[in-house]
Amino acid sequence: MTKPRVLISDKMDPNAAAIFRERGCEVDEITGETPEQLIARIGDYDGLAIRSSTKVTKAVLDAATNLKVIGRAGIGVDNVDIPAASAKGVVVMNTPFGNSITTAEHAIALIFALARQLPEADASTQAGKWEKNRFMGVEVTGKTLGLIGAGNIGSIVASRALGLRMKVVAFDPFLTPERAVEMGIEKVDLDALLARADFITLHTPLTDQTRNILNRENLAKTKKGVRIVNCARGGLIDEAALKDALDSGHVAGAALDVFETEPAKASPLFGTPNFICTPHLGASTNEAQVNVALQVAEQMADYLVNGGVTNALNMPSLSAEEAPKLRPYMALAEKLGSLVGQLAHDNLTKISIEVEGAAAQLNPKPITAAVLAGLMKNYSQTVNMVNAPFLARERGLDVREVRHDREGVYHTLVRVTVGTSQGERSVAGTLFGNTQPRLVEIFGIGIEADLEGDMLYIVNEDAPGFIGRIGTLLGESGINIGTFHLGRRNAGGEAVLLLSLDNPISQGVMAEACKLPGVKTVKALAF
Ligand SMILES: NC(=O)C1=CN([C@@H]2O[C@H](COP(=O)(O)OP(=O)(O)OC[C@H]3O[C@@H](n4cnc5c(N)ncnc54)[C@H](O)[C@@H]3O)[C@@H](O)[C@H]2O)C=CC1
Ligand SMILES: O=C(O)C(=O)COP(=O)(O)O
Repeated sequence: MTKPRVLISDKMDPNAAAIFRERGCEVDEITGETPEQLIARIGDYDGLAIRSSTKVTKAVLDAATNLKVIGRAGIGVDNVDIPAASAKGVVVMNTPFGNSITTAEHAIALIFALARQLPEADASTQAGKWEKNRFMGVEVTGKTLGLIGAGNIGSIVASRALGLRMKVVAFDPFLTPERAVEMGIEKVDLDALLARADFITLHTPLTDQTRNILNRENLAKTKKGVRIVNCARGGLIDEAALKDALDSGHVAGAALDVFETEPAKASPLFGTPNFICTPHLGASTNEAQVNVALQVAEQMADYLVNGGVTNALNMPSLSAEEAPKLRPYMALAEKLGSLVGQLAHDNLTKISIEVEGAAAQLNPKPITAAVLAGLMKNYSQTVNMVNAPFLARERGLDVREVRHDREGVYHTLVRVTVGTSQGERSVAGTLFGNTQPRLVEIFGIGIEADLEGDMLYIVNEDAPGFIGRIGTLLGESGINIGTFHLGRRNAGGEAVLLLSLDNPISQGVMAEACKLPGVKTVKALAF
């Protein structure tokens, strides 16, 4: 088996490359390339490990003919075109906690740097000025810290600020009142935060809702003398409006670790009194970089080598405990999706995935994704579990998941029903011995079969002599039958024949089969 190839395209702790190699991957570390160079190179790789400098655009993804996974050694993935990655079936994963403490500490460091004007006092002193009377600071004790965003990093900042005897108020629409109480902070709306905070620190991702959350209008609502820290993402603050607010003295100080355009080699803010900045250093400590490098390499290698999925942003995660239980179900689900897609392919408008018995105890998302991947393999050669839900949505397919806790005839059952122009069509399967996928029903007719390799599906009128005739036809055509499965709605009614074949069936033999008396449908299937 050829080894998966991984490109590390941003500066990363050496532990990452070591782990990749240990886990059986080949690694190249090539940083600082232009987008064109990356586009020219990316086709050679199965995995791409990045931080914030590499921009994984649609153009990069279009050229990434072998790429299976992008791993972000860090948190923010706004430098990755996730919809384009999903459409291509590329898993995008990050390391959501490895650098949170470090980034929170940077925010606290910047709060102190602002409170005591540390950078300016340092520069003045080293210039031999000894300006003891120029640098009058403020205490943070007793002051109100306004958190915009109280997720992982925001809550660590809150805990540190409480330790510094600050009062913490937070604006975060997803923060529950109970969680706020647990954290010892007060949940407020944005206007209240702006009016009350002596220090404001931002800890949200950059989204359409958070872009320019501190715009000119909101900056005007802040308390005079406020100090503002942004260690989250450039674009959360309107930089021109911030410059004006610093110049007017309304904002007493601002510290930015992140900029709208990075690298920020020029900015109207540079040189403004009471303005401090760092070059996106929030995550830059030895500890955090070791954490994220180890984690991203473990996660990516796990996916490339074993198919394990952790911290994926565009695919349901499969934990180490869940994976062994879910894998056989995913195999079953993919086969059922594929079967229903091959048998009922016109005008699919909706699909429902029902799980019953033991299957109902499991995470339904990977099962659904596997059904959709199996279904859509009939339309696309690049579909997989990552892009299948995305492609289904794009096609306007209405997807429903239904869970029945009851146990039926089988201890576990997955049923896939599609809505077509001819009505609903349903297939169902179970696991034998909890591992072996087995079809148990096609369109309301009980039939037991493995779905494997080349198969022939025939619907005919249940009448004596048919089995002999089809056997003769296949035999005379040099096609050996591997397994033979029969089912019927009722005696003399509609019957289903499902055969596994040792070699694919030709169009000519299919046409002959269609001519046999009583035959309604003949389809060649492949799994
Ligand atoms: N400067 C640096 O080097 C680093 C920056 N970061 C950035 O810090 C940010 C926060 O990271 P985490 O705390 O790990 O993320 P998180 O996802 O744990 O927390 C984000 C919080 O923002 C809240 N939020 C979302 N939309 C909001 C809105 N419209 N208004 C108010 N709150 C909103 C969410 O509810 C969530 O609680 C991310 O953008 C990340 O990329 C992270 C690490 C290092
Ligand atoms: O993890 C994040 O979101 C960060 O912003 C850290 O960025 P970096 O890995 O230092 O380029």
